[in-house]
Amino acid sequence: MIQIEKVTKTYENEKALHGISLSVGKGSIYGLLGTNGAGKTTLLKILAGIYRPDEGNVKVDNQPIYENVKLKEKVVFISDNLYFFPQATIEQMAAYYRSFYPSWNEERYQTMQKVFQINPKRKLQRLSKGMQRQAAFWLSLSAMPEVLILDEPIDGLDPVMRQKIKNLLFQDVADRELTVVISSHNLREIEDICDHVGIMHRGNIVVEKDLDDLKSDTHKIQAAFSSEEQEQRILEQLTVLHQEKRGSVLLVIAKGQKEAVEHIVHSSKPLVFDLLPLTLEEIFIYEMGGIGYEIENILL
Ligand SMILES: Nc1ncnc2c1ncn2[C@@H]1O[C@H](COP(=O)(O)OP(=O)(O)OP(=O)(O)O)[C@@H](O)[C@H]1O
Repeated sequence: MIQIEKVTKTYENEKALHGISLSVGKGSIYGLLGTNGAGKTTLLKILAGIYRPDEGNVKVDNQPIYENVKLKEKVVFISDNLYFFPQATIEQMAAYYRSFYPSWNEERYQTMQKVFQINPKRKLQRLSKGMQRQAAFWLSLSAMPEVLILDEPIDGLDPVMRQKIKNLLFQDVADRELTVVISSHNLREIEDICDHVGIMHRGNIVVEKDLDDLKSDTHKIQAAFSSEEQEQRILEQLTVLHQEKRGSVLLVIAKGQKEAVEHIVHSSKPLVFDLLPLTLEEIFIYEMGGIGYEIENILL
């Protein structure tokens, strides 16, 4: 659905993107994480067709997005700095969206008032920041886009509203294969929502992964053995990302399929053995440790 190929962007003298490539399949939710100033907003604005890349290609449905009005009718971008017409009410903004997006769904717009519970006659600029975000989702989801681009969208919302919006997104992904690209500073939030994750740092994507693969392929092992030799034998057979000793217990983060890892550890008859789940944050910390990035500074 989305192909980004070797995209670069320089502002005045500052290179914001250094040849980014990534692709997002139809019906996927792609999470973009990264440090402040990594280039996330720049990349999302290029993907939305707002900025032209200096080099490289950005295609949605195999067509270039920049200056492609027809294609932009299928793409909605919710910016971190929301923009509404001055003095406009929700109703007036809805009239604009209705005229711009041919796929606008009036019934959905009316039904979603029950979810958001904001009077559509209210002026947007007089709403709280969180309510303005809700209104942006209300309008955007009523436009029934094929691609939804979200720049830190959830951060100002209360926990109940976050959950409601996540559910609406999941419903659209499941029912009509909506494709979502979402940037955030919150790895736990991304972990709940996305099936793919990319981490940006200084204009590059430094790690990109499918979350299911990642989770089924990395394990935390706690084990104790009767001798140092046995312990050493295990460590030699496993693909170890990290290891440490806590008293007599060995803690290992290892890559590989669960059954294979279990088989290796059991073959040395451990005195104690537990295979524990890892959080996404832990996986990235260990993966990135190998590449030499200080992931703790990248993930907030
Ligand atoms: N309009 C602009 N003019 C000049 N430089 C810009 C402009 N917009 C962004 N930059 C620079 O480009 C780089 C990437 O910025 P961008 O806003 O894309 O990062 P980000 O990953 O979204 O950051 P954050 O997480 O802080 O929102 C930064 O160094 C920033 O200073």
